[in-house]
Amino acid sequence: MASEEREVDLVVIGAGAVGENVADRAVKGGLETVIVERELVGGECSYWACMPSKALLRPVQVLGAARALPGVAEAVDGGLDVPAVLRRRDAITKGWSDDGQVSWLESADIDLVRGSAELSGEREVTVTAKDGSTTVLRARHAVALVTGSTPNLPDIPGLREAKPWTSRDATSAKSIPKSLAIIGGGVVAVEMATVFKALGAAVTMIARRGVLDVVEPFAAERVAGSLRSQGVEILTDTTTLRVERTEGDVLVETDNGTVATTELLVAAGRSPATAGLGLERIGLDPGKRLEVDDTLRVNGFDWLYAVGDVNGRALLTHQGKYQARAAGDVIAARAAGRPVDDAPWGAHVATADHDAVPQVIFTDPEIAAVGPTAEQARAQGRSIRVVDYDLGWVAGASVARDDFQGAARMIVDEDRGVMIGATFVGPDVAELVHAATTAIVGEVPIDRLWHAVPSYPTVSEIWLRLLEEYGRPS
Ligand SMILES: Cc1cc2nc3c(=O)[nH]c(=O)nc-3n(C[C@H](O)[C@H](O)[C@H](O)COP(=O)(O)OP(=O)(O)OC[C@H]3O[C@@H](n4cnc5c(N)ncnc54)[C@H](O)[C@@H]3O)c2cc1C
Ligand SMILES: NC(=O)c1ccc[n+]([C@@H]2O[C@H](COP(=O)([O-])OP(=O)(O)OC[C@H]3O[C@@H](n4cnc5c(N)ncnc54)[C@H](O)[C@@H]3O)[C@@H](O)[C@H]2O)c1
Repeated sequence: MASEEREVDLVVIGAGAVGENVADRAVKGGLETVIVERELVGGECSYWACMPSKALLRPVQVLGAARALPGVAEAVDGGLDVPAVLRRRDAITKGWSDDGQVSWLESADIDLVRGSAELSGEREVTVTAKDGSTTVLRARHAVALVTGSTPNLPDIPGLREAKPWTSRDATSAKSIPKSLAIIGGGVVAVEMATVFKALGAAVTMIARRGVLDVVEPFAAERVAGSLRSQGVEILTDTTTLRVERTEGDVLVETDNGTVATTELLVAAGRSPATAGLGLERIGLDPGKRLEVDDTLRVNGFDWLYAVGDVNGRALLTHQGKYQARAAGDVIAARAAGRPVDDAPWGAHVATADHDAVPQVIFTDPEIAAVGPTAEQARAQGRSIRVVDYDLGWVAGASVARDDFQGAARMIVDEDRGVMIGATFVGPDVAELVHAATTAIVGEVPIDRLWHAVPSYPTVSEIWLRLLEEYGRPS
């Protein structure tokens, strides 16, 4: 079988959104870079995660908004056109073709090697292509592991044999099953429950604890309440005991009764994709998350980096791409002997991973949050003040839609006089969170925030109301 050997400055394993950005920044910094991909260039986010899931959710939100507005509601007759919704999702995933991304790699001077990569030694990567041929890549400077994460399959008797859906099957579904049960109460579970209920399936969520346990409870409760009001059955504090696929159905036996369902989606979190990478050859434990410093360099190595989902810091595309910008730049700087700016908030570190990670959960209502929740901030020993306000009382909200239901929370660090966290729940709140992220990262004092005037009548006037509620520091 053919075998090729090459020497380059940097080898990036994994061409998801994060790997692409590591490679791009490194090339711009002057490094000859090869990226290795075994599936589609663009990775999970483009074809099976963020993009298709949001393409499926958007029509649900738009229809909800139209129905909430007199004068428009009358113009909407009938429900969603399911085939049209699925076709638009197919267009957004480019029909699962990565031609466009491959062209972009070419335009960015990033060399692509297709195949499955593993570390075969220090600074050495062996790629095995589908036809069995191999390419050995030797890195003069660094190897970046950007392999993403894989869905967890809990150890439940019969589950594996029942061939459950993972998020990939849900986001790429070609038709809507009669019913869908979901194991999990996290982000994938609530987003997919929203989609499949709206597209016509009977949906049951089976959560071993609560729904969205890691966000502010007031926000999680509104999403759970909305799902219930749309007819989603939610079983909380429920353990799945056994699963069996019969001729017609999948039977899910829980300690709270048995659910018979057409398909079963497992949405029980994800683990870093570190297996099969040859990590044992360099003394690392495959299957564990890769511990990195704030420059994304793996602890104990001067040539190995781990960026994005694989390091487990924040399983979000935008945060992975932020890490990628720091990692690509610092790899290039170290290779060229240029100064490294690794002080907190420096150009070569991902400081925001610790304190300012924004996330939007695209349910109806949406949740948008950044920074710790009140409970998390208290657990960190911070002296905080929590400020709550009803989003529906803001003038812009009453214009946006009738009976606008929403809530906002700002968390202020009383010792430092700055905001450290914010959570919004309501229709279209996604766009509110970046203002909070900016204020947190900028450590803008509360008294200065009083001079940031939101336009009237926008929903952003929530900022004025939160500040009034807090009181003007004198
Ligand atoms: C259903 C769902 C919805 C989501 N929605 C959002 C959202 O709305 N917003 C958001 O910010 N995040 C969202 N996420 C999270 C987001 O998808 C991930 O954080 C993001 O994809 C991580 O990017 P990555 O580049 O680190 O990994 P990936 O996108 O997984 O890319 C890793 C790449 O490495 C390749 N690879 C792995 N091992 C090897 C190997 N040995 N050799 C060669 N190639 C290899 C893989 O084929 C893959 O292409 C969602 C996740 C899911 C599951
Ligand atoms: N809009 C977004 O930003 C978005 C959307 C989807 C996914 N994501 C990302 O993708 C990742 C994966 O999403 P997810 O929903 O799978 O994970 P998650 O961590 O949000 O939720 C996991 C759920 O599975 C449950 N669970 C865990 N182990 C279990 C077990 N053994 N048995 C039964 N239940 C179990 C947990 O209690 C929790 O309810 C998340 O980290 C999230 O950040 C982001």
